[in-house]
Amino acid sequence: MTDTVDITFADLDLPEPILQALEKVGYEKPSPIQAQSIPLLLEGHDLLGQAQTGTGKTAAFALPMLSKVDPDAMYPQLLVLAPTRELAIQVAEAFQVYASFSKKIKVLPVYGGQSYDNQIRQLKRGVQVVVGTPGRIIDHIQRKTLKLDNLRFLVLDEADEMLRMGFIDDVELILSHAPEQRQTALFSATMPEQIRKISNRYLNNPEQVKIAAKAATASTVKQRYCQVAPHHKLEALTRIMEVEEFDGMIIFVRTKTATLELADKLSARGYDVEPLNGDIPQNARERTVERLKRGTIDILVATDVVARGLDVERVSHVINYDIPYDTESYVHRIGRTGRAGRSGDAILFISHREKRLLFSIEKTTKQRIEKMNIPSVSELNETRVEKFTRNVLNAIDDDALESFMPLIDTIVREAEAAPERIMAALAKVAQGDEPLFLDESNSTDLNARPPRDDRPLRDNRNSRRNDRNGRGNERGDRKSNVRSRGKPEEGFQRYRLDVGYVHGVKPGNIVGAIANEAGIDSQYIGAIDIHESYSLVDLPDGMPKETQDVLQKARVSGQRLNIRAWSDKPPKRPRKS
Ligand SMILES: Nc1ncnc2c1ncn2[C@@H]1O[C@H](COP(=O)(O)OP(=O)(O)OP(=O)(O)O)[C@@H](O)[C@H]1O
Ligand SMILES: [Mg+2]
Repeated sequence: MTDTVDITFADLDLPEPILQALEKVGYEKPSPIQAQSIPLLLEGHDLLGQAQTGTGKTAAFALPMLSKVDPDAMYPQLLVLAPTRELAIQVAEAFQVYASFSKKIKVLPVYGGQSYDNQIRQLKRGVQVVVGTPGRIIDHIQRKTLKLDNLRFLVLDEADEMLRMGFIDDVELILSHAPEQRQTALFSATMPEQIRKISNRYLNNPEQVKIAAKAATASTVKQRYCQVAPHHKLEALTRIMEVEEFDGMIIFVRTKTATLELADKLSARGYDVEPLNGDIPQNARERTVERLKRGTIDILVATDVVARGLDVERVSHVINYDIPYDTESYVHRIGRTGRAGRSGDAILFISHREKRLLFSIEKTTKQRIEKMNIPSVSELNETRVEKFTRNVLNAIDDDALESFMPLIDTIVREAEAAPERIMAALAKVAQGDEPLFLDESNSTDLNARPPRDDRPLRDNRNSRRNDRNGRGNERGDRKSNVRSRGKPEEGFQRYRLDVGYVHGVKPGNIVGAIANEAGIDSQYIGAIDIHESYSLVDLPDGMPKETQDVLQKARVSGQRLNIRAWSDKPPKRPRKS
């Protein structure tokens, strides 16, 4: 990995079986977050760890905590909470690898969408390490199939996400079942100030390790943006896919429906692609990630369900097809590439009116995002010709050519044409259905100026009032996403909700609360315009029926949504000294 330090894993006092496992996976040196966190965790400190995406945070907590687990005690001693199922699986796998020489240690992933029977059987048989998503962990606690009475270590991976609206209640419930005397560690690449404050409640006199990086995003990721009108996105994407050399690619979109639609369209164009979203059955989700790893598919079209933590080496490109709602999400999404010191590419699609978010991303990540042009048809032609030429030249040394010789003899004999002409004929046949040359005279320049209604909106009244009242907009982007001034964007419907500013609550959390109340992911929420006593919220068409009912009710009856924002009324402090 880049930026490693001058110490070895052996210097870190890790036990022999762990060192053997590291030898086997081939890590040479600890990464900075590992070098600094491992000694502190071994000493028994609580810890708040922050370091860029892809820099080895998993091992930073897994190695020291595994070292301290008692292999002879067959009850859960270490619990790792992760926000998504994919992540729980991946983190559990990492633990299994690091514990592969610690024979008696059993690691169990526990997540929803999987049968209880097997999980219960394994829990009964006895495991020391449990890695899971909060929902399923709570289910097991309530069924009394998981007891945390003897828990000694707790880790929140992606801590900021785990402590955001919706998750916080779950985490607290779990904590209330764990002993006060325990060692707790929180890790993430991002840690908004507000959440850092909350996190202190769960930590006892914590040490902090923050790996100072010049920017929040890895310098090995080349970041570009592309200005595209919404109706040209698909065409822009396929052109980019043609000219960029990529291995694995993750395309992030806003909604579950969009994952299916875009995956279908790409698949119709001959790409090996699968959608991934929270509605897809768990075993299919696992299979899809596995297929991406193995290279059976190259492209994943996903919602933010895989924005965090996912570690797939061959992902060379991340495309933000729909813009993320906040800069944290951007940082995590593009962190799926350029991991462990490798290089990667991130391309962000923005419409004219989304330009403000671009600036705010650049400001927070302290990195410039270069403008890129959508490839023109003549560039596509160039790429095609180049590829074709390369293929032909590569084939010239192929032994298998011999078998074609009789065929060529026949053609030459019968053609009565110059060799060039015969080869041109072969090229034409070889191009098949996909024409080698596209018609350049009749093609759209996707970089053309946008129509008037796609221009950026002027700052609106709300954001000014916002400033005056000192209700700072910490997450900036969400609130300033005031597209709900004009008509809702195509594919969205506008709801008027009887919920406005709540004293002491940041607009970003109101978005979270609305999403929470409606039982939807906050990524569903498009434009939002928050007023003193009401908010206008744009949600995509095709929302599940129940969600529509909830919102319809809110809209019709003016019923007040119950805002359970923690900064308004802090939850009870968990039992902890
Ligand atoms: N010391 C090391 N040397 C080489 N590779 C390492 C080392 N530590 C971890 N890795 C590898 O680096 C990759 C990224 O690690 P990991 O998934 O833990 O990153 P992360 O910091 O948790 O990222 P994210 O913020 O995206 O969750 C993994 O493939 C892991 O195997
Ligand atoms: Mg991670």
